[in-house]
Amino acid sequence: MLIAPSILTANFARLEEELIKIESADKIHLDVMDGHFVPNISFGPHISRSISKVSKLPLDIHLMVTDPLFWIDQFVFPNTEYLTIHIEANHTEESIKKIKQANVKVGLSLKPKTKVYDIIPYLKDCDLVLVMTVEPGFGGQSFMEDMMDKVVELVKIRKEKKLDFLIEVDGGISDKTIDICKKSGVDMAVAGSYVFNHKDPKDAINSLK
Ligand SMILES: O=C(CO)[C@@H](O)[C@H](O)COP(=O)(O)O
Ligand SMILES: [Co+2]
Repeated sequence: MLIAPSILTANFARLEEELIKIESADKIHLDVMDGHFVPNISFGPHISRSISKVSKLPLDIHLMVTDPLFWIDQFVFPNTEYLTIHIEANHTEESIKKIKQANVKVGLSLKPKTKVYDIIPYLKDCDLVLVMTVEPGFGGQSFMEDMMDKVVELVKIRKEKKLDFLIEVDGGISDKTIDICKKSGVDMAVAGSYVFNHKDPKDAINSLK
């Protein structure tokens, strides 16, 4: 299981120290919120760029923004691996094109109420599908186990259509919820509060892996 800690629960006044604590992870998950697509504002390109300069890990950037087309270029750093947009946001097709033009891997996310059916036309262009296991907007919420049906469905579609996107889950991931994710076929899990509220974030990452 690949683990991507979300820094949303980190201490932003001591960000570099927090980043050192998660050096053993596979990616860093950056939750970008515009206060419109979700009812919260997190951070934008400036802080993301600073993070990209001090961390050696690849960046998994989750854009919870209404207009990804406007923002995509501003999150292309040398270590941006994935730029994930939401199917519920504007201009999905053009945004996917723009991410590809920037030579970044394409991620597509769906909120809990959105069906896998809605993203099928875009799956051939995806390197990653992010299944939200909480309503996007805040860290520290409870895991929605019924989202595992979507993971199982995606594993089936990926096989049938001979595609190779990764399946990622995000929200409420902990030592209590990681097993069902693995059994359902998840490749990569985002964990925010479980990692940063743990007395030793490195142990938390290890236990998830
Ligand atoms: O995208 C989001 C929330 O919108 C997530 O990445 C959360 O920030 C994960 O936090 P935890 O649920 O693990 O605390
Ligand atoms: Co996220």
